[in-house]
Amino acid sequence: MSVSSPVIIALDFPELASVEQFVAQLDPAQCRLKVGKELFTRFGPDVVRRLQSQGFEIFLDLKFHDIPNTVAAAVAAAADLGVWMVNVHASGGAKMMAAARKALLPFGQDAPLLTAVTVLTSMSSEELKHIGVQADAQEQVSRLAALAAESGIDGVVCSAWEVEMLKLQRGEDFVLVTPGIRPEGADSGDQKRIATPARAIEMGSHYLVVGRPITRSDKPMDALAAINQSLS
Ligand SMILES: O=c1ccn([C@@H]2O[C@H](COP(=O)(O)O)[C@@H](O)[C@H]2O)c(=O)[nH]1
Repeated sequence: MSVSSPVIIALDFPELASVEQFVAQLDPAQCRLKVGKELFTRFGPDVVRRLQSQGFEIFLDLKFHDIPNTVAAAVAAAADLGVWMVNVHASGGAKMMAAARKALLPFGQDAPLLTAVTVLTSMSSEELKHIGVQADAQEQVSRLAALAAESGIDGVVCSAWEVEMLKLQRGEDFVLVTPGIRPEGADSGDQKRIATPARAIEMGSHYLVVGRPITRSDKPMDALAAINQSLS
């Protein structure tokens, strides 16, 4: 299926009824959906199957980070589920990422896109220091993206502010997924490295992950339409 918008909506809802009520208003030709830790932990693979049966492409955002054997098995389970994209944490290291890549070989053309989270968009360079990383966010993203590319990963999750750099370093085909998207004037919440949808696309993001600015809006469909409009 060809989806006309780069927007991936983060379905961070605590109840299935809210998800269903929200999704009923969406057209699968106009956006993709992201199932993350909250929804998956509450409702499991069934929620993914349900959304897929309605025609949506699903980004399973569980950010696997474990020993290589465990991550490889988890990524294969995601592929069995038929998701469009799955991800791991790049900081799990090259062996872990290579094992994830290898686990998808039997799926051939049907394998999901495999991406790696670099530095969470909720983290500033200052916070990186607190976990012992002396590099600033840009430098750390660059390092982890290089490791991901060398490990056969299709692309990374980063902030929009690292996209121009990564395009130069990794080329046009390296998939760049950017959360931390905030329309002008929207509450940044816990996000630190934010950009507007238009700016993120201008800098070269392939996919924009947007949650609360749409899902917590009084008029979610208007919020989505305004974002899509700002991109045309
Ligand atoms: O670096 C990252 C990686 C993943 N996320 C996820 O994206 C959405 C963003 O939601 P908002 O409500 O638009 O802030 C959320 O599900 C995160 O788990 C991220 O924000 N940053």
